Amino acid sequence: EIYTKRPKNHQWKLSDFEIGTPLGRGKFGRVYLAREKNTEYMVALKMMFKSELVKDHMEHQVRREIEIQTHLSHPNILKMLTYFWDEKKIYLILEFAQEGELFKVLNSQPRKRFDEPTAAYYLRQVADALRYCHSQSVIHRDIKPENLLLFSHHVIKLADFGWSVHAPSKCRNTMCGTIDYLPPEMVDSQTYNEYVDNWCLGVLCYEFLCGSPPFESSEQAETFRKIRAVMYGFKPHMSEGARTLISKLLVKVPKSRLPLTDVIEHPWIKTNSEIFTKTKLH
Ligand SMILES: CC(C)NC(=O)[C@H]1CCC[C@H]1Nc1nc(Nc2ccc(C(=O)N(C)C3CCN(C)CC3)cc2)ncc1C(F)(F)F
Repeated sequence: EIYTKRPKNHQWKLSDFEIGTPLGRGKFGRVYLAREKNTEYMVALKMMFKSELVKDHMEHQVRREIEIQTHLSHPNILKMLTYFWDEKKIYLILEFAQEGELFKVLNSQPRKRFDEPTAAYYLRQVADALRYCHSQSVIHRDIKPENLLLFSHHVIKLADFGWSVHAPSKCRNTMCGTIDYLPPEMVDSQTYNEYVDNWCLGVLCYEFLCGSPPFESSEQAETFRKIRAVMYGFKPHMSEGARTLISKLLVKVPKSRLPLTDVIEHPWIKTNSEIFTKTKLH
């Protein structure tokens, strides 16, 4: 999109873009709405201070995020259009998600949760993105509403590959953000494989339907205890289909978790995605 009207080997620079309103702050950078001057294409411009990255030893993570996101191409994965740097900063040009951050959309729902057709329609897209990641030997490792962006026509895209690794991998003891999504094998910091993402999908489905994750507790130690014991309860409003799907993903033995292809084909997903398409996507 932004490459039309530019020579093939065009060296992108900040002055190729008009910078607009701030969209918010990411983990280690500020994000602005921006417009590419020749095509008037709207993009998200993420800028990071090199000094901050070096101070927080994050440069390898940003390098991996760039490496992975420039090589993955899927309708439900946020695209990095280009990147460049100057003496002080690194700039990432990313797709602009018109509807914003999914965790904010979830929180703005009247009952802080999605109905089952919406949850199924969103979950299927995340499962499809993960299936593609795994086919490229990439484990995301950090699936949660904060890392999902909502585009027009209810398109969901997976973002923030700063924590993703190539399968299989040794667990890093540094954790950032919520612990609610950690699978048992990562709580016990054993080696793990791509099945960690299947577990996170179960946690995500639960949070979409209930507004909070299944193992949430006031104490971190209590959360870890519940995760290790796979101890959680369903809420009364959850349908049988939703409960079955979640119970097949929140399984302690990684290889016994429902494969992503079976998630996508699951009756609860198919039925509710179709209801969503018919009722909300006309
Ligand atoms: C996945 C990753 C972990 N998350 C992020 O990077 C975050 C960090 C900051 C923003 C977001 N990054 C992105 N955000 C968008 N779109 C967007 C965001 C926020 C709003 C919004 O609600 N307002 C402007 C509201 C409008 C109403 N006012 C009152 C408050 C701000 C609307 C659209 N597109 C692409 C990106 C990306 F990812 F490419 F950079």
